[in-house]
Amino acid sequence: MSLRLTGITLTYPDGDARLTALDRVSLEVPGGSLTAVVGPSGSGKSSLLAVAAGLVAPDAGTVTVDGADTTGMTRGELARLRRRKIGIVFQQPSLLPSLTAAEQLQAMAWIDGRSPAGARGRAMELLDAVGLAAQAGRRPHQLSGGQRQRVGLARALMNDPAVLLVDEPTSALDRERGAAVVDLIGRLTRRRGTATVLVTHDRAHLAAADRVAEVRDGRLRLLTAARRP
Ligand SMILES: Nc1ncnc2c1ncn2[C@@H]1O[C@H](COP(=O)(O)OP(=O)(O)OP(=O)(O)O)[C@@H](O)[C@H]1O
Repeated sequence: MSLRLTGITLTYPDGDARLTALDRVSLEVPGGSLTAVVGPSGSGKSSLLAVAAGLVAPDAGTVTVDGADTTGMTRGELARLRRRKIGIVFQQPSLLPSLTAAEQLQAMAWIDGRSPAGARGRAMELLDAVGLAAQAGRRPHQLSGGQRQRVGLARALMNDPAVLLVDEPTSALDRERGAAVVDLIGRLTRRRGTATVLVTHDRAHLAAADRVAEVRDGRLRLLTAARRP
């Protein structure tokens, strides 16, 4: 399990010109490791995650997910790759209001064409892994912000992804809850062997990372490896 970005350049239309959001970015994330990505607002962090997720096609460069080169894949193939191989955690977990925590996870199996009932055991196992076994029957309004974010994390892991992409997961949380979520992402990354990229603005989160990369003006460079907790 790994994620490899090689020579990624991404531009957006900008009037008559093009704005370079990513400039020849290369990054390799081995399975079981967490790379934190930091950088100023507008530097290209979200663009990097969007390219890694196959949501945006780069102008140049290749993305390899779990050994599969995504260049030239059709939209359908990319959608299947995202469902099966990539877990994405957004700033807000956007849970469905009428579903319980367990059902939010089971819905992922249903979207992938599998039986939600058969996925019940796996959903419970993952909720247990994020410390929410006792809350499996609760709906989003009956959960705290940190608990909702942990449901979002468990949901992203439901299809056992090779790659986990996490965008500012703690922006809605206080410091202590935010640190707990990032710490949990680090532990699940190692236990499940996912190649994890975590975009964060909070330097306190870097302690959970194996490596830290900084994006500035679309260029990425690796900073000194952070201390392991
Ligand atoms: N769809 C788009 N069309 C045109 N320009 C865009 C688009 N999306 C992003 N940009 C520009 O690309 C650059 C990189 O944006 P990106 O969202 O990747 O930065 P970021 O580091 O994630 O910022 P933030 O920390 O504020 O979320 C910025 O200059 C932004 O204005």
